[in-house]
Amino acid sequence: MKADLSRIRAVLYDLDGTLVDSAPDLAVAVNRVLADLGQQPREENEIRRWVGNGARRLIMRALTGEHEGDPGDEHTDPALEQFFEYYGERVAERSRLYPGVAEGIAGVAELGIAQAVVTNKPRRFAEPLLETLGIRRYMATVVGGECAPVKKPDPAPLRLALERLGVEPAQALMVGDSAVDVGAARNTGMKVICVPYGYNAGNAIEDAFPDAMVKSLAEIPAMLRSRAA
Ligand SMILES: O=C(O)COP(=O)(O)O
Ligand SMILES: [Mg+2]
Repeated sequence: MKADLSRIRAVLYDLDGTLVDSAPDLAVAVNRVLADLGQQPREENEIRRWVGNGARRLIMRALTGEHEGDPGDEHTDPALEQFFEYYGERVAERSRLYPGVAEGIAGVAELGIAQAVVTNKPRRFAEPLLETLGIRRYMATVVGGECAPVKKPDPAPLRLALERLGVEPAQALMVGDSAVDVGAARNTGMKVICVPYGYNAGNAIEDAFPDAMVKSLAEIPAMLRSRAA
């Protein structure tokens, strides 16, 4: 699939499911919360489908077993606090960069194109995760789920990142794994490329109609390089 990337000056990346397979550490923390509450653990693959709308939604889904479930604030609030504590203890123990990520990001940096992360994950977890996995230094800024008034798919977090980079939406590319990222990019007026291996609630990402798909981020530098051609 082709996309016109002729004017790209900045690339914004989603984190969970795009740069990092973070589900193993998320699953450990979620299951510790459930164990404290006397609930059965959830399969890692089930938890994987619940990631992408921020930590609060993840916990609401884990407590109810339903994607749109809401156990009520009186149950969600304390469970979320406990989740933050557990996840903060082991944010990068089992989480790994997906194949091609390190190569792709280094290649984009070589082209002199600005890079940033825009995630619905709280920034205090995103920062050490990126640092431990060795890619924080490539990112001009990291926008977390609480850094803008509203999370993706709202355009606010993407706009905040672009403001910090001094780049217009028409000159920026979003790279993500989910319909949330495609929606956020569309709402901001940005092009969006997706990877097929991420979390997207268990759905095929093609159904969200990104401008292009890549098997891995290693393909991106060549796509941007040909932009001048
Ligand atoms: O839901 C999360 O906490 C992380 O989501 P992300 O895919 O925006 O990084
Ligand atoms: Mg994601």
